[in-house]
Amino acid sequence: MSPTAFLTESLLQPRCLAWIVGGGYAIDITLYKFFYRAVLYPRFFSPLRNVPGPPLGNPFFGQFLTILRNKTCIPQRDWANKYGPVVRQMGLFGEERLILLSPEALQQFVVTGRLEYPRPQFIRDVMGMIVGYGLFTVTGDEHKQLRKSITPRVFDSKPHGPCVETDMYYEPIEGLIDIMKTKLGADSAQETGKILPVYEWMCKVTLDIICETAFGYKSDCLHNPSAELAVAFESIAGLQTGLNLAKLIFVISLPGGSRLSRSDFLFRHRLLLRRIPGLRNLGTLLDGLHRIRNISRDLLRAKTADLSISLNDMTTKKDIMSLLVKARQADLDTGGGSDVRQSNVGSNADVPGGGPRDDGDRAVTLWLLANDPESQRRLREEVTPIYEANPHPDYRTIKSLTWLDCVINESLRVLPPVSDPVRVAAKTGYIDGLLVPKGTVFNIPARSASIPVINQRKEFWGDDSEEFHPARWLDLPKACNPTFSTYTFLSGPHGCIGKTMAVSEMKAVLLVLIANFEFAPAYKGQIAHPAAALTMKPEDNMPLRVTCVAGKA
Ligand code: HEM
Repeated sequence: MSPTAFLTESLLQPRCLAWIVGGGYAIDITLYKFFYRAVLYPRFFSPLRNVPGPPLGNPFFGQFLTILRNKTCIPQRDWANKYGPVVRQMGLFGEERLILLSPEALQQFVVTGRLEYPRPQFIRDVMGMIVGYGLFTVTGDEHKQLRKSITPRVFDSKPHGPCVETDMYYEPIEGLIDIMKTKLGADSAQETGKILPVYEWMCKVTLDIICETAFGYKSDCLHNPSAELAVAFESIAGLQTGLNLAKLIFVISLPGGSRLSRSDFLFRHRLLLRRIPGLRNLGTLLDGLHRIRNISRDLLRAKTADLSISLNDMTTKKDIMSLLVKARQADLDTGGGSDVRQSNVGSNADVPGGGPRDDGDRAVTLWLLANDPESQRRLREEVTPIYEANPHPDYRTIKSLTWLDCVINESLRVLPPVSDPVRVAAKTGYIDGLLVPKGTVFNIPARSASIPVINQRKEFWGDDSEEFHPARWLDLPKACNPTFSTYTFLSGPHGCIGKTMAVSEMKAVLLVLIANFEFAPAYKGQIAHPAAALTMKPEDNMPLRVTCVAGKA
């Protein structure tokens, strides 16, 4: 039989015909669904179709390419300014997105929204991949249980624990002071100082502090740049750009991308990915994460096996991982199941510090102080006697310093380090009178460097709301609500669990640095270059002119 006749006969078999017809229908239905979802629905049927916003754009990409080609948050800022207070914008494959600027609307879905407005799947996938699966990735009751279980055992300001055990911070901080003094050199220190890449050093000291507080692990990235953890974090930190984050979201949003992002398969083939143009960064990211996971898994094994982690001993092991291991043991011993699940303890989840969180926040505070010599001088005046009396001040002492508190609060308000959180409507409902269909994605405009909402809303903060004025915290305007007037840590059921710890660590670092050094802009006319992906990262490593404080060289 000729090949043509064979093929014809095979194709006419009933089973084969059924496949062809079925396949054809499936393709038609998929195409129709896509056409309806991405072309017809947003134009003619969506209840949001009359909400102002930029053009809908290409049905496949919406405004995704515009966001990709511009600096992070800039298109959203411009749309907010042009079309606000409610802006509609199209995401990938017909996904509708809203930017809501009214605090009343934001409050509704941030505070009440554990079930109604969870983090969307693509964000949970990205966070799961980067910081691990845990509080960031679970929703609803599972999230509620987990958070209830973890908070009192780890993140409350109780007598022992990473939030209040400031002594865990000082070894790395002292290491940094020594390195900076060596770099400045004894002679040059007094007069002109030297220009140092402040962001780079802040990242290293933060990483060392975080490894100590999160895992009880001495990473010593400050002195040993080739330490495995330092190399892994550095490779990941280097990828922290809005473009890379957008690419990752794109890959995860493709059909099957979400499942792939959670699979071991992707990790096993990470080195292969590094050879494929366009996916090279993804391979590098996976490789860095793989190394970090291996290290944290080994640490977990060691801690679980460590008999000295007794349930009643709350003093010897104060790092987050040890506390979580204890909490899990306690859950299991009381037969109540384990809310603090293996997955949380085992990965870097719930210890975002353990994830590739870079620390623009400390560098940004130094930048703001470098440009406000009076606030810097006042801070030095406050911290110097404390530091001279005891170079390792405890939590209570640090907490009692008024001007230090004002400086940190103001820095976190003006330039919040985490980029805009995202939520999705789990069901159709009204927000501030607007009917919002299920599946709509929201950007919470916390990154308010330019968006005049929340952290910089004039109604709350006054006409100088975009400026750095620590003194405003001495007498907050009446309109300010401590919970809802800044969104730096967000509030509500998904608000930051590590806020107390982050703030106390920032204060300890700043106290010691300001007692030892003076900071000034590196050159005349210098401007900040904040770039943002998951967190804020200055593009130029934030060079500042650093001088030793007289008598401290
Ligand atoms: C200045 C430093 C920090 C800032 C500005 C910050 C900010 C935030 C923000 C805005 C969120 C909400 C994100 C969203 O909903 O998409 C969040 C969540 C979270 N943060 Fe932080 N964070 C910081 C440091 C930390 C630290 C040091 C830890 C722990 C050691 C931590 C643990 C968490 C966790 C576990 C969540 C998820 C909470 C949940 O979903 O229940 N954060 N953080």
